[in-house]
Amino acid sequence: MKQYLDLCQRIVDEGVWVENKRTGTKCLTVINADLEYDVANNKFPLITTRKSFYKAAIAELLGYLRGYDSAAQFRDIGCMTWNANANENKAWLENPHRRGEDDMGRVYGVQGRSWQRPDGSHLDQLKKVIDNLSKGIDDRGEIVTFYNPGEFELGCLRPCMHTHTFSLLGDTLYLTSYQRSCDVPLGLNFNQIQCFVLLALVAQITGHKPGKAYHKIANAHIYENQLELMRDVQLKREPFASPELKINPNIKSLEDIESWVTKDDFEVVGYQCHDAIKYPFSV
Ligand SMILES: Nc1nc(=O)c2c([nH]1)NC[C@@H]1CN(c3ccc(C(=O)N[C@@H](CCC(=O)O)C(=O)O)cc3)CN21
Ligand SMILES: O=c1ccn([C@H]2C[C@H](O)[C@@H](COP(=O)(O)O)O2)c(=O)[nH]1
Repeated sequence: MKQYLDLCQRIVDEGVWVENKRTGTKCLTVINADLEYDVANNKFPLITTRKSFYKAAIAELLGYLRGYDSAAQFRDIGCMTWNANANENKAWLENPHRRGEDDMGRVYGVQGRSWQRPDGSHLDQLKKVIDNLSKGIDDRGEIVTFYNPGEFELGCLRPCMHTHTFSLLGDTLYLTSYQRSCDVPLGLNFNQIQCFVLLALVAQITGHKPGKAYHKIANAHIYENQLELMRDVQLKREPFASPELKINPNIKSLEDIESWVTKDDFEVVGYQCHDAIKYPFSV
C-alpha cells in the first residue's frame, strides 16, 4: 500500500501536465514506476484508502486468460470495465473492423491465446508458457505479450499492461509485468491485483512456489478530473494493513481456468478499508 500512496504523492508533487488527444482530458504524469508484490508471503496489494472492487479485477484477468473479445463476455463473469471502451469511444465506433455491439476486437487475451502467424495459423502463447513451467522449464522466454502493433487498428484500445514474463529460480516462480500507460486512481487498483493473482494462479497450476511479482510502469498518470479526489480525499486517509488472498486449491490447470473458475473462487481475508471513492473514467 505504501508504494501505491508514494506513487500517487509523487504524481501530485512532481507530475507534469500532458495533453491527451485520445480522451481529450489532460493528465498529470510521471515517467517510470517500479512496484513489487510479495506473493510468497501473501501480502495482497489491495488499496485500503478506498473500497476496492477486487472481484471485478479478478474477473477481468480471467477474461484475458480465456481470450475474451467482447464486453458482453466480461459482463457475464462480473466485470463491467470494457463496456465504455467497446461501445462509447468515437474512433472505435467509426472503425470498420468493429463487429457490432460489445466487440472489443483483437485485444489482450485474443493476442495471448490466439496470436496470428503470417501463414494464418494461430499461436497460444499462454498454453506454451504453462506447459513449459509445468515441466520445470524456463527457456528465458516464458513471455505472454498482448502487444501486437500490426493489429492495433483491429482493437478498441492498445493493451496497457501488455507483457508478462515468468521466470523460474529453483522451484520458485517470479513474474515481471510491463505496463505502458497507467490510470493510477482507477486502472492501477485493478492492475496491482492482476499481477499478484496472475503469479499466484500460475504458480498454483504449474506446481511451484510463488515468489515476487515485479510491476514496471512507463507512463503513470492522474486525469485532471480525478486530481482533487486523489489529493484532497484519498491521500488524506491512513492506510490499513494488507489483507490475504485465498484461492480455491481445486484450481489445478489451464483447462480449469477456461471452464469453471469464477471470481468467487478467490476470497480476500481481513480486508479493512475506507469508504468507496467514485473516480471519473475517461473513455
Ligand atoms: N481511462 C481508462 N482508465 C482505465 O483504468 C482503463 C481504461 N480507460 N480502459 C480500459 C480499462 C478498463 N479499466 C477500468 C474501467 C473501469 C473501472 C472502474 O470503474 N472501477 C470502479 C468500480 C468498478 C466496479 O464497481 O466493478 C472503481 O471504483 O474502481 C476500473 C478499471 C481499466 N482500464
Ligand atoms: O489495465 C489497464 C487498462 C487501461 N488503463 C488506462 C491507462 C490510460 O489512462 C488508459 C488507456 O489510454 P491510452 O491512450 O491507450 O494510453 O487506460 C490502465 O491503467 N490499466
